[in-house]
Amino acid sequence: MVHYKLIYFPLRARGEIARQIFAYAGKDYEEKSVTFEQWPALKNTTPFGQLPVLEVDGKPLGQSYAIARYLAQEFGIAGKNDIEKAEVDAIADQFKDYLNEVVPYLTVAAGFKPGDANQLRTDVFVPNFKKHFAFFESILASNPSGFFVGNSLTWVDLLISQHISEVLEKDLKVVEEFKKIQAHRKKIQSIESIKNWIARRPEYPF
Ligand SMILES: N[C@@H](CCC(=O)N[C@@H](CS)C(=O)NCC(=O)O)C(=O)O
Repeated sequence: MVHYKLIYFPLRARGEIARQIFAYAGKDYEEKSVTFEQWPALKNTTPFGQLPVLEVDGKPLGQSYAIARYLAQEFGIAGKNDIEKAEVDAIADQFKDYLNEVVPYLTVAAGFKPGDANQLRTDVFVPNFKKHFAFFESILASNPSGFFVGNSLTWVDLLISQHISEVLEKDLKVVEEFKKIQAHRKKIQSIESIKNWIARRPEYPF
């Protein structure tokens, strides 16, 4: 049996997608939590000087989306054929573009950098959220299954529903107009394995 070790900080953030894929697939893995104090000594031992890293039988893989795509492929939630896989990747890439645009707000809002979170919310977060989630809303509107791609769950359903639940905790209003996005979050996070994971996962700040 393959041994998976997920190495990350005591955060959900970029580690959570791999954890939810394991939870959905019902697969065991080892979690190695690295504290911020331990991190400097480990940084140069990782493939790209960052976490998360997934070790697969001891072989390290960096980049959270590469990890997610690999695990999704292994566990059958990457898309059912090549075009579905490409659609899943396109949504993931679009989501990454969105995150890159809102990261100045997210880092200040999380207290990692000084700045005016309210101003950044107005200038950066809200316009970018609305721009990108309008795309995601219309993708959901065009798929009667309620999933982003095809007629069953893929890893981008986990990725985006988790992000929406993070946003909802702090910023109900921005999600209000996106009814399909809200229904999608509910649908995905009501799946038994995901619901159970959310109930039992460690309490992390974000
Ligand atoms: N594109 C990378 C970004 C990884 C990343 O930014 N990791 C952060 C934590 S979320 C990190 O390792 N920070 C510590 C550092 O850069 O020294 C991914 O998605 O895995």
